[in-house]
Amino acid sequence: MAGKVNQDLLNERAKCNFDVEELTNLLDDGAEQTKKRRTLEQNVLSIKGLLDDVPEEYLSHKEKYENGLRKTLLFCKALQTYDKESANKSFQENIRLNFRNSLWSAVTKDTSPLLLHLEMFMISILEQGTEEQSKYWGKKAANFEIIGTYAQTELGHGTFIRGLETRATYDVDTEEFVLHSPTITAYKWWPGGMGHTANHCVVMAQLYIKGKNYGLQPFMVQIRDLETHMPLPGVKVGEIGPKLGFNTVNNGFLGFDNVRIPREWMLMKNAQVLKDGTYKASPNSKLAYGAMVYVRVVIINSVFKYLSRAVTIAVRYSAVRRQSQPKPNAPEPQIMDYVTQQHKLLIAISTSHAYHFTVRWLWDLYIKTNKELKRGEFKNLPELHILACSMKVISSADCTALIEKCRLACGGHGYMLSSSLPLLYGVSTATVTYEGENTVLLLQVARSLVKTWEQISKGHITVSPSVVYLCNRTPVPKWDNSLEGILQSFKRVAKGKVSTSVSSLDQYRKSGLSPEDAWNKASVQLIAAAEAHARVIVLSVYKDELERKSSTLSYPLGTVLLQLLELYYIYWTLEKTGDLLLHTRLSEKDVRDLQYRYEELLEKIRPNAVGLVDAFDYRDEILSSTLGAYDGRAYERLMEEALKSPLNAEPVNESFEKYLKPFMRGKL
Ligand SMILES: CCC/C=C/C(=O)SCCNC(=O)CCNC(=O)[C@H](O)C(C)(C)COP(=O)([O-])OP(=O)([O-])OC[C@H]1O[C@@H](n2cnc3c(N)ncnc32)[C@H](O)[C@@H]1OP(=O)([O-])[O-]
Ligand SMILES: Cc1cc2nc3c(=O)[nH]c(=O)nc-3n(C[C@H](O)[C@H](O)[C@H](O)COP(=O)(O)OP(=O)(O)OC[C@H]3O[C@@H](n4cnc5c(N)ncnc54)[C@H](O)[C@@H]3O)c2cc1C
Repeated sequence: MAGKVNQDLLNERAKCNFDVEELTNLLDDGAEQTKKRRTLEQNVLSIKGLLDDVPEEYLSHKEKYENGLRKTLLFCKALQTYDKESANKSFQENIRLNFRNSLWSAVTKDTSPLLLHLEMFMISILEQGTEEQSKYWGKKAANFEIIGTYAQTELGHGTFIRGLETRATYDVDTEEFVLHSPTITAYKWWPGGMGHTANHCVVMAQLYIKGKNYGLQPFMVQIRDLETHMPLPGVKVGEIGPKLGFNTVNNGFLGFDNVRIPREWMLMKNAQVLKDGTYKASPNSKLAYGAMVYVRVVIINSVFKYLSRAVTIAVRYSAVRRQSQPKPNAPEPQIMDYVTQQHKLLIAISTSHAYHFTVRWLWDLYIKTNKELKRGEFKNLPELHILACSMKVISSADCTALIEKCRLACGGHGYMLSSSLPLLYGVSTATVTYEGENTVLLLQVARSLVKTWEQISKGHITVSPSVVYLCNRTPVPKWDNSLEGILQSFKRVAKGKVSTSVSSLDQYRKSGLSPEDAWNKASVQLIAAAEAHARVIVLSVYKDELERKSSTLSYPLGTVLLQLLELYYIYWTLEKTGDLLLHTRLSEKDVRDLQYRYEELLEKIRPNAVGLVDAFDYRDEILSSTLGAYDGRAYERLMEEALKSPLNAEPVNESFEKYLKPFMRGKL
């Protein structure tokens, strides 16, 4: 839709006082990467048939899947042609070259049926298979000779994975495993692409040898014939039906009736079963959970990108939208000029930046720890697990809440599917649940914090770097409004919450409750302590990483990025005033000063709002939004999309003669 750019947006862009391209380059990890990304986007998006003519929303459930798969495959082919560099790199190297991440959204707006093949199936083969298995299956999967998924969750259990029921029983005589689902609750439920796409999957099942259970292990299982795609004998497979989002992902169910696989199909990098049925334990039982740790890190990367798309849409729309007349005879202001609107949206920009820096930091730690694991060193695995859990929780919760805020900030038009905001909410809110439900993961974090606290109380002071602050015994200092002062105060809050939840636990235990009941009773406090710890990590990583980069930035860009950082700090201080009043020496006057400073920051950042979201550099095809396009022609696009409704193809719908007219005449 070529047309003039909206004048308000032109004015906003003229007001911006930093170099948008410089910020884009920073967010892309360098100018060279920006160039490559843009070239790839240009090449891929000009392929015919890749973008929908009829909006996906008007398709039936079945058509959505078929269309999603068709476009996914076209896209995969396009990547093989235009993105050879990333294709040749391992998955682990690709998070920094994550060009494809947002490009996917232009193609399959609501996520792809190959998502699980490309993520968890591949990573399980690479990380859980022996060298030989990784080479053999990895090559087939990378070339799409087989299509896979990751089947862990069952109808009866998602969180409690030790309670999964699918069995893999070793038959010494035939040297095979027998996969079986003993009950309906043992059916696998949820795996992406399982319904009608995958012909293989990595199945997490309870290993039994000679009647003894050896816990969960990963098995490669073929579920469909490679020629006919019919389910293999004993395999019951299908799709689970429509959901809030993910409607093109083809999530499925899977049951086994004594399906046999060769012994070599157990992924045996860690635990092994020898021909005679001897079990060789993994050096660390939690290595089998490796794929989950990987995806928890990857989620942070996806979810902040969803948020940056949502806030791009909402800020551009807020620059274009005019509403009300606070000053008599004056023109209606742009809604972006309302400070309440700035309060809703500017924090979404700084939150995107916070997780941009956090995921890069965590990714480096993931790579480092993985190298150690390969050398047989496990000491940093618990720290990585806890950091991945806490960052997955806080990023998914914050970004999802802010996406909804962005949607609401667009008023009625934000409710339109054509704005893309409901869809972004749908894909984002799923991250709160999958790969470890957030409350459950917070309880994992709390478990670790409580253990650390108990160790510190017993005099052990060598603790992981992220929890060193729990050892601080210095008296609470006077409140300090600097960023460092605020960070130290958040550490006091987290420490205070860990301390009070541990005292409650002790008290409940002393009152006669079992350790489990005491834990359950104190769990609201425990998850609050875990969340406070997670907040400390984000605050400190965002600040450290930005300060580390600041010497390389131009003065105008450095200034606006530091303003966003400060906004983030003060926003959370004001959100958590109650906690800070309890655990630090924050006074009423400090709160008032911070409130003024917050309002001052909103005012300072406001002229750069459009520049800041332009710097995310989303092409219109990726945003796919009537409200957020670069040219700001929101009203024209809303009307054009409305006219695409099949109901508008004829002036009178047949339901008039069939139902409405007889009803009006009392004849229905
Ligand atoms: C695109 C969409 C794709 C979606 C895909 C999916 O959703 S796929 C499906 C995704 N599904 C899910 O994500 C399911 C979510 N559920 C889970 O991950 C687990 O069942 C659990 C972690 C909640 C509990 O597990 P449990 O009952 O076995 O454990 P426990 O509480 O008894 O703790 C025992 C010890 O192990 C430690 N430890 C635990 N995990 C890890 C790890 N990964 N690494 C290292 N360590 C780990 C823990 O800290 C503790 O250490 P401690 O204190 O003894 O030193
Ligand atoms: C869109 C989507 C895609 C998915 N894709 C896959 C996939 O590809 N492969 C796969 O294997 N799985 C997949 N899953 C499944 C997902 O991993 C699980 O849904 C998730 O781990 C949560 O488990 P659950 O559904 O059993 O929830 P439950 O554990 O039943 O949670 C329900 C409630 O109980 C609470 N609860 C549970 N246990 C505890 C506890 N110990 N203490 C306190 N509260 C507790 C939770 O906090 C929550 O409020 C997907 C899920 C979704 C939504």
